[in-house]
Amino acid sequence: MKLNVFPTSDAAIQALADYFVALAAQAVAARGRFVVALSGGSSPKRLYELLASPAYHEQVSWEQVYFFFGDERNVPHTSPDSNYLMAKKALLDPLGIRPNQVFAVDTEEEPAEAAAQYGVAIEEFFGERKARFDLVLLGLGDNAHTASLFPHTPVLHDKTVGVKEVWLPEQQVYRITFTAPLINQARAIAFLAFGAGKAEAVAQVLGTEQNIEQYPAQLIAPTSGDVAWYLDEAAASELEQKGV
Ligand SMILES: O=C1O[C@H](COP(=O)(O)O)[C@@H](O)[C@H](O)[C@H]1O
Repeated sequence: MKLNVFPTSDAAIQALADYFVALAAQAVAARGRFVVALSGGSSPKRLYELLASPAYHEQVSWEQVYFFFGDERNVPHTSPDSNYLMAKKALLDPLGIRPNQVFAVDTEEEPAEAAAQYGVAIEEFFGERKARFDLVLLGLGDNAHTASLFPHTPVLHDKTVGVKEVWLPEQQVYRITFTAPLINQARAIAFLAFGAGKAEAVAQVLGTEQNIEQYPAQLIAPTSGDVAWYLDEAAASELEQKGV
């Protein structure tokens, strides 16, 4: 695990954008494409806007990048809560990414069916090859969830490499999420979290004994890939007292 702490959120985002560029170049050189799973939530929008800015236009072979979503809200693609809509506006449309490079969850379906279909779409995309994303981007909720692996939900114990629906009783909503085994097959996984509001969750995930029921982000431990955290000082501020 590589822990990267930056003085500001801008610096953390910039470093993660540069990591994206480096991984994309390696993947395209090795396999002719770069397959990434995007995250939703409050953190990634600024990363996507930066990647879509002119400074990055020439740095990535965008026509060789394929986009999936590590999790999705069970809402229409037109909803302000949709991870797809956020990525479309901040990243995909500004870069002119073609529709055949983007794999969105079909939220018109019932959640279980949407999850099953998305799992099949991933299997079909990788074909004979193992479903190994070149990069899975992740955020961290202040309750230590990541993707839509929420505390005390059955999906935390799901050993299948796939996609599942998750019922969140407190919010009375469904979400769709990659399972932890699918995330952990990735070649690289990067967490992005910034702001003091994330400090406690970061310290719980990285600095306390394993308790995946309470801190689901602790499930993220790639089998043979790399995991890197991109934090600002505020998000990292409680790590020292945990001895990290
Ligand atoms: O990985 C992810 O993390 C976030 C945490 O979101 P935040 O809004 O609390 O920063 C999660 O909800 C999101 O959907 C996911 O992709």
